[in-house]
Amino acid sequence: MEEKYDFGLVGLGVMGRNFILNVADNGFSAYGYDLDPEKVAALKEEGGHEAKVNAATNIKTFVQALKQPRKIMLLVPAGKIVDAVIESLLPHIDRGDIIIDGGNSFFTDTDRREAYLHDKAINFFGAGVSGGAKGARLGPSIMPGGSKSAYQHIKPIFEAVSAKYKGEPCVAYLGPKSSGNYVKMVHNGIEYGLMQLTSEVYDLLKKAGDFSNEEMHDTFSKWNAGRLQSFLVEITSKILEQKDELGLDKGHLVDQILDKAKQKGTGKWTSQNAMDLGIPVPSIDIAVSMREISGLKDERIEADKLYDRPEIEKLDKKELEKMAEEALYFSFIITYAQGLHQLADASKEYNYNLDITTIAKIWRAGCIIRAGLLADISEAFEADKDLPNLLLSSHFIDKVKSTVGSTRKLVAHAAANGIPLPGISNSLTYFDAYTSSRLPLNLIQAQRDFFGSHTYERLDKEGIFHTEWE
Ligand SMILES: NC(=O)C1=CN([C@@H]2O[C@H](COP(=O)(O)OP(=O)(O)OC[C@H]3O[C@@H](n4cnc5c(N)ncnc54)[C@H](OP(=O)(O)O)[C@@H]3O)[C@@H](O)[C@H]2O)C=CC1
Ligand SMILES: O=C(CO)[C@H](O)[C@H](O)COP(=O)(O)O
Repeated sequence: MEEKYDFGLVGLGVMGRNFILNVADNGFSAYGYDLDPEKVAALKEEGGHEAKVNAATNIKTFVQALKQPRKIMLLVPAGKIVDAVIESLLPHIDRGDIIIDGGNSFFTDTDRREAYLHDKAINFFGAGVSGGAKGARLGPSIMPGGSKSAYQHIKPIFEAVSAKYKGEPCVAYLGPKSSGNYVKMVHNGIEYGLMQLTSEVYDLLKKAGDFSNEEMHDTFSKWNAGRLQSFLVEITSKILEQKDELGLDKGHLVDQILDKAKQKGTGKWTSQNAMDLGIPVPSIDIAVSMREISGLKDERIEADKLYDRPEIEKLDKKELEKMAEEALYFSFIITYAQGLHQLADASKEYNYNLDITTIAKIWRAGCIIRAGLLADISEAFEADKDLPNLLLSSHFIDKVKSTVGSTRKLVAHAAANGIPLPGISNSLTYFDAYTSSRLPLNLIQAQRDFFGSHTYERLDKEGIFHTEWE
C-alpha cells in the first residue's frame, strides 16, 4: 500500500504554496489541492520528490491520500469560498478528521463553522497565519484556536514550521472556537495602526525636515537597529531605497505609488468589534479611516485647491529625527496597548481564556507586527497576567514618560503647519485621556440628563440622580 501523507493543504496561492513547501522542508509529507491545474503542476515541480510533496485537482484523490486523522488546512480567500471548500470536503472525510482554516476569516464565521462541523464529529480550527509569503515559506507566526485535544495532532507540524524566537516556536494553542481568528484579526488591527504611524513619520520627516528618500532609508535602518526594531520599520527602510525601474526618471519607486491604500477588512473588523465591546482603540480606528480618506483621491485633489496651507516651518534634521523616533516608539506602545486591551476584554466576553503573555510571545517573530517591543510586552504580562493595560505596567512607565514630550512637540508642530499626524495624535490623545483621573464627561452626563432625563451619578453620594434643569 502506498504511504499516505501527513498534511493536506487546500489553496495553492501565495500563502498555501509557500506553507506546504515549508511543511515538507520540516520533514512532513504534504499533499496539496487546488482547482487550478497549473498551480498543482507548479507545486509538484517545486516540491521535487513526489513522496514528499504531491498535489491534485481532484478532491477525492486529495483526501484519500492523507493519513487519518486527516489534517487539512485551507488557505483560500475568506468568505463563501471557505464554506464551499468545507462542503466539498465533507463527503470524503471521516469523523475525527481536522480542518484548519488558516485564512483571515471573520471570527463569527469560524464559530458557525465550528458548531456545524462539531455536529459531524469533525474538528475545526481557525488558525490565523501571519508573515506574508516569505513567512509562510520560512516560518510564520500561527494563531490556532479550536479543540485542545485535537490540537495535539497538529502541534508537531505547526511547531516545526513556525518561526522561532530564540528557539521558542511562534505558535501556541490559544483557546477554543474562534479565538485564533480573533487574535489574528486584532493582530491585523495593530498592523494597520503601526503602518499608519510609520507612514506619518515618513511624511513628517519629508515635509518638516526635507529628508530625502536616501536619508530616510538611513534613518529607518538606524531605528531598526535600536528599540524600534520591527519588521515594519525594517521594510520601510528597504522600500525607501528601492529604485523605480518602470518610470522615466529612474527615481524612487515609493514616489510613483498611488496614495490610495486598499484593505481587505481585518482592520475594520477590529475597530467594529472594539466598538461592540466598548473598548477604545482610536489608533486602530484612525488607521482604518485614513485608508478610507486615502481612497477619496479625486475629492482630495479638489479640496486641496480650495484651502490654503501654512508654509511649513522646517525643523533641524537631527532634532526632528530624534523626536520622530521617540514619537513613533511612544505611538507603537500605545497601539499595542489598545490591541492587547481589546484581546483581554474579548477573552472575557467570548470565553476564550486567552493568555496575553503567550500571544505577545508568539508575535515576537514571524508575523508582520513582530518587534523588539514585544519581548518587553510579554515580560510585562508575565509579571502581571491580569494587567488591564500596558500603560499601567511598571515595565512601561519610564518608556512612555521619556517619549511623550517629543510626541507632544511634534503633534503641535504638525498641527500648526498643516501636516496630518492622525495616528500619532490619536495615540497621544488616548494616552492623555486614559491617564486623566477627571475627564469632562461629567458635562455630557449633565447634558444627557438635561435633554432626556437620562440620569447621572454623583461624586459625593451613592445613587442615581435626575435634575429638573430648567
Ligand atoms: N497574502 C498574504 O500575505 C496573507 C494572506 N492571508 C490570508 O490567507 C488566505 C489565502 O490568501 P492568499 O494565499 O494570499 O490568497 P490567493 O488568492 O493567493 O490564494 C488562494 C488560493 O485558493 C485557491 N482557491 C480558490 N477557491 C478554491 C476552491 N474552491 N478550492 C480550492 N482552491 C481554491 C485559489 O485558486 P484560484 O486563484 O485559481 O482561484 C488560490 O490558488 C486569505 O484568507 C488571506 O486573507 C493571511 C496572511 C497573509
Ligand atoms: O494578514 C495579513 C498579514 O498579517 C495580510 O497581509 C493582510 O490581510 C493584509 O491586509 P489588508 O489587505 O487589509 O491591508
